[in-house]
Amino acid sequence: MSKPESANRSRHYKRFMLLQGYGARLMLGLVIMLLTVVIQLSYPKALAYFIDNIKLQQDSSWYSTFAIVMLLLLSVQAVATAMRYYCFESTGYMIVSKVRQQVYNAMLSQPIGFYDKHNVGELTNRLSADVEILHDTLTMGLAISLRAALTFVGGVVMLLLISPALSLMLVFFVPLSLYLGRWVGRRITQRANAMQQQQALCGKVAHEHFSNIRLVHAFNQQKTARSAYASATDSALNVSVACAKFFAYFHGLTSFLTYLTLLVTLWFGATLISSGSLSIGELTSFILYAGMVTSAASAIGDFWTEWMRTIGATDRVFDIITTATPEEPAQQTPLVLAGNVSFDNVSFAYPERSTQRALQHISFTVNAGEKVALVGSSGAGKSTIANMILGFYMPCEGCITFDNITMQPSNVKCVRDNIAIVEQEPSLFSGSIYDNIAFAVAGREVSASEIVKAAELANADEFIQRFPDGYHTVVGDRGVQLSGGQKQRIAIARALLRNPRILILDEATSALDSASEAKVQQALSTLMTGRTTFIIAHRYSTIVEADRILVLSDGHIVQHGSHTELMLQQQGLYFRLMVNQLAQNATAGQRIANAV
Ligand SMILES: Nc1ncnc2c1ncn2[C@@H]1O[C@H](COP(=O)(O)OP(=O)(O)OP(=O)(O)O)[C@@H](O)[C@H]1O
Repeated sequence: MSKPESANRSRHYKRFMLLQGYGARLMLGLVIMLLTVVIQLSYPKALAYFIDNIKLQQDSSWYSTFAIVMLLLLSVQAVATAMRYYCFESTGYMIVSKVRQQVYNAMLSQPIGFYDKHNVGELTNRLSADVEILHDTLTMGLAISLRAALTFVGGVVMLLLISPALSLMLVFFVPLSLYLGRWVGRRITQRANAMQQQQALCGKVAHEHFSNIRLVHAFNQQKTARSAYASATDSALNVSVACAKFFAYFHGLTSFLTYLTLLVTLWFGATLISSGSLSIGELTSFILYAGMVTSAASAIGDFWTEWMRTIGATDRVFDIITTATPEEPAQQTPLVLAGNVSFDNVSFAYPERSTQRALQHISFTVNAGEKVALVGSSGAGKSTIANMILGFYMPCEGCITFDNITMQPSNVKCVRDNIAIVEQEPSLFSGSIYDNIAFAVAGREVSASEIVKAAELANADEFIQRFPDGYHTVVGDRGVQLSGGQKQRIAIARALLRNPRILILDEATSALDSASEAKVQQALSTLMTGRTTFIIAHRYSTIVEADRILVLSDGHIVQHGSHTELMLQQQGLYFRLMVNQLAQNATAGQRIANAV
């Protein structure tokens, strides 16, 4: 078997494997389906029998008996159809739900680098639209085509029994329909792929604008947003219309073939009736069976095209599932760290910019409980060091150790259990304040008193209590209903509840009013007490209070020491940065004084 052929087989196989675990339901559906096919196949035969006996039967009660038997059959078929539909349709929904969970879990377990590469809007689109398509084909589509296959086989047998000569007529048309279905199916896969890609692009554009909606309004960029989305939807439309055109030709051709088959059958059947080798009832039933067989053949063809469309559309979904690299093995023993952190000759380049190193030969050791400020100009590598401590990325060279334990993909989760982060722009979920604080310890039961205590220590309790709904106040999308200072104090409360050994603070650059800033600073001091703290520091006051300062430039540590030590090195970067900052502060102070 050639490589592409075996890869193709595995693509089919992977989709079929999704049916695993639903055997009983599907079996029941199949048995019921068999019953409906048998009933369906019996109609034309019964009709032929009825037509050919109309004149022979003088007793009118025979007609009534016939009608009652047919009515019974119809009722059984109706019930069986409903049951069959339920079995397959509900299984389809179950599979979609299972796959959605698998994809979601796979996305969650992807390394952070995955999100540098993929847009969130595109990913959520995959999660909804791409997965949904499985529902249409994997169960219902499969069931319909199985039914079609059974009807096809049963119909052909009946045709041969009625008239082998007339059946020969069909031999030419049916394989043609089947071949056509397969031929189109192959071509449709590529078009379906392109269609899904364009749709994902629309999701990406919409997500980007909605997640930055304030910026869009503030810069009056609604028109730009509208035209970006219109251009994305137009491209998607063009691809979809091209695909629809292809489908249209295909459907037109198959419909022509179906009616041509019936026409030829009718013509040849009439000649057989004239020669006395076929009855009118038999020709009627033959035409009905021929109709069944040809529409079953085209249903199989339809399914094949749909199936290929599904394969194309779900390739990316399966890529995500199969490329998910679990960050940790199933069994993990908790790691209780003292808080010593050491970088040993660490070099790192982001996967998306592999030729440019963001960190180069970084070495330092921080003892448990030490407070270290990371200082440097923009792009120097401060956040990258924080990312590495959190294990978002692994070093390209060198190693990072925690209490002499080297961080590896296998223990990264255990290490993280000892770390908390307070971001520059704290990330909050749209739920309540309570839920946002409790998020820190989502794996364990947390009491209300623990939440309140954390909020009190973070200077957040007093403003939370003033809200009508207190701790159950909903904060809005990403905390939009809170002020910057309030968001920060909630983030601090969250970190306090986690009670980490190692703390990463990305100091807010936006100026809070002095009352808020004092409260946030007080909360931060409480949080830092006794913990190893890395501060991506921007404020002079924070920097001077650090036990140690690491000065970064262009991915290197160019200086390190206490504030006093570094200020003595007047040729150094630190001195220049401090002088600049103090000069800025003085200018700002002067402006305020002048204004007063
Ligand atoms: N996800 C990423 N993918 C590729 N390159 C990145 C990524 N994040 C940061 N970089 C690059 O890595 C370098 C260091 O960035 P980093 O964010 O660590 O700087 P920083 O010192 O924290 O800057 P700032 O003070 O402006 O936040 C920069 O050149 C930046 O462009």
